[in-house]
Amino acid sequence: MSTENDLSQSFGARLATKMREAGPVCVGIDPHPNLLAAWDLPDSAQGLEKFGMTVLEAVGEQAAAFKPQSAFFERHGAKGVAALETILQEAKSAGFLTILDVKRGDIGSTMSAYAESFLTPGAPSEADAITLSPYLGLGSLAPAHELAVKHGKGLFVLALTSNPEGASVQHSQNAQGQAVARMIAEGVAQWNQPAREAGLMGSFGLVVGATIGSAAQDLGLDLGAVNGPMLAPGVGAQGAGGAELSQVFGHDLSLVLASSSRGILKGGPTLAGLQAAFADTLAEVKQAVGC
Ligand SMILES: O=C(O)c1cc(=O)[nH]c(=O)n1[C@@H]1O[C@H](COP(=O)(O)O)[C@@H](O)[C@H]1O
Repeated sequence: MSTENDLSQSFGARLATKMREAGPVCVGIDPHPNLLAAWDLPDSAQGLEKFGMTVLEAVGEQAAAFKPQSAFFERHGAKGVAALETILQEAKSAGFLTILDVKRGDIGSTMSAYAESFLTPGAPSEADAITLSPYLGLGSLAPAHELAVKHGKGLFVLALTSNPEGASVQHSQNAQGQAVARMIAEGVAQWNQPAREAGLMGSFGLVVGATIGSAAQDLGLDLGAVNGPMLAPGVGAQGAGGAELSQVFGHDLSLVLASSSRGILKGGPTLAGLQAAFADTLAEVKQAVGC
């Protein structure tokens, strides 16, 4: 179904509603081999599927979104990808939002095929949104943007990533002194113009790590002007918490979708353990965001 002209049904609007209702926490589904072992699951496609299904069952409606990390499924080839597809389909039928973490980015003609793989309704790996890398030029992502608009899907573009190495590229400046990350933020802000005019949160967000300190302010990024969700990984296992979120996002905390994987997953394998770890993360994030 095309939602091109119905922005109120688009990913951004649906995510904004979930963030208000449930609180702004995204749960990463990252089945690391050591977590599978700790959960007494085999490092196999069946183990991955059980892992993902357990996370969905434990946290369910309480999360704003789930973010499966494709890499851990691709490790197991076609069977691992089939497990990922099962988890995505289960989340969809339960009405949970999914952000598939695939970090794709390629020349336009190829980008179009990647976008179709994940954003076409009915595709085996359909998700509500995907993560994208803009380092072949933000313009190379245009086919994904067009398809996302057509189907009411979302995109999260890497702007200031949580890893320390990201700065060497993302903080680089052009001849006018504008940082790469700032140019990306301004481009994504343009994608959200129709939603801004409609008074809605846009479907096109940035990835801004919760570990980056004052980088967004130092580089002159106007995150509020992007008017899209700010996916903030780095909460939990990478050391960030409420104080770091406040420092990174300042006045723009209302757009933050904090993401934690291992910090929550270490609570498993029991449903109660996962729920307790999720509740701790949610409480800390809510306090920082003030909701
Ligand atoms: O796009 C991402 O989600 C992402 C971007 C980034 O800058 N840093 C980052 O850690 N991530 C992803 O977020 C997840 C973090 O996992 P934990 O460190 O276990 O919470 C991993 O799947 C990463 O690939």
